[in-house]
Amino acid sequence: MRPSLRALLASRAAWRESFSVRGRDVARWFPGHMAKGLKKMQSSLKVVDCVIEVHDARIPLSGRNPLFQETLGLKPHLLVLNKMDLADLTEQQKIMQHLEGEGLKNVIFTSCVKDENVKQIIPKVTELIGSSYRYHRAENLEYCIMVIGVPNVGKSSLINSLRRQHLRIGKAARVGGEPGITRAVTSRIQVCERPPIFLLDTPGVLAPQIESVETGLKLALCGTVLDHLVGEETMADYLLYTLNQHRLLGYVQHYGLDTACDDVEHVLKSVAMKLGKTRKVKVLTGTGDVNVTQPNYSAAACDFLRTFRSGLLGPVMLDHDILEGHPSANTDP
Ligand SMILES: Nc1nc2c(ncn2[C@@H]2O[C@H](COP(=O)(O)OP(=O)(O)OP(=O)(O)O)[C@@H](O)[C@H]2O)c(=O)[nH]1
Repeated sequence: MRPSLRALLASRAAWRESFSVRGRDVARWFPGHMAKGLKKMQSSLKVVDCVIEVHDARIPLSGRNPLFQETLGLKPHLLVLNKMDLADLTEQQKIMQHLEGEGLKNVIFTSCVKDENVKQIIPKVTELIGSSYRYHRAENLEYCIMVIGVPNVGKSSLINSLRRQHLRIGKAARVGGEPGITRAVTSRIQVCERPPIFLLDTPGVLAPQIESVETGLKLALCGTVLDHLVGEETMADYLLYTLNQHRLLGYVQHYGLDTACDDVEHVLKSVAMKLGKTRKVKVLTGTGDVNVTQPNYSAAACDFLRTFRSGLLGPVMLDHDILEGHPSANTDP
């Protein structure tokens, strides 16, 4: 019999109040090699009428690259919060108010896998361009839009989705589950005929410095950095902490665990055993070598992350702490 949520909650002693990372070598998680991409984007700006910044809807209030505003900030700007199919948007109104407070008035939530809300983008962009001065480009009836954002948020997917919606044709931009698929600013890709709109896809660019350890972990959970740079087990621990904090206990049923638990070693061990992700190791005892079955923690951590990212553990809002006005105390990177 599956344990009820009430039983799960009652069975818990205490959840962790905060999350700490051993070692904290956050600089290593986010190598500062992305300035070149930003320079290239800047040099293409003169032909650009509007910038669409794509970000992950699970972290609407953190992890955006502040350099975008500094270097590309003069153009009309639309923030597209993508992957809304994976995000808990119960507090969407509060999120919008928060963003408006930061000066971000033009925001659209989308899902490119479901083509949800993508149709709102072209009318919004046309309106923004119409109300701005197109320096040197007043006579040109074609619009050029640059799509920017941190890695793996769905920039290329958005371009493909726009083409499906407006031109009824398929892929033009390469999409992938890992960060760093788009390597350079692409040549113009048409997404609409009336008005003629062309997009420039760009490589994902992370901020050179991450504002806090927790922001780094949120970005990592959303797949914006390669997992091995942060460490799958560290990420699995942060995921477990977050799910428990928000009482998102779907992982217990998904993996058939006895109860919710905040101890990552215990959870990963159970996951590994349930999935048969084990390995045999030789242990030297007084009577000679003995083969012992040990859980493969790393494989279990990878499965936990994959399951979370595919949405099987339910929609999440990783920026709850900011929405509630108490971002993590763990703020020094
Ligand atoms: N669930 C979900 N997945 C999405 C959505 N949009 C994109 N993806 C997935 O996210 C991953 C990254 O998508 P891309 O379009 O390659 O992202 P990108 O921002 O262009 O990535 P870089 O080239 O690394 O900067 C792919 O596995 C996509 O299938 C969405 O709306 N929902």
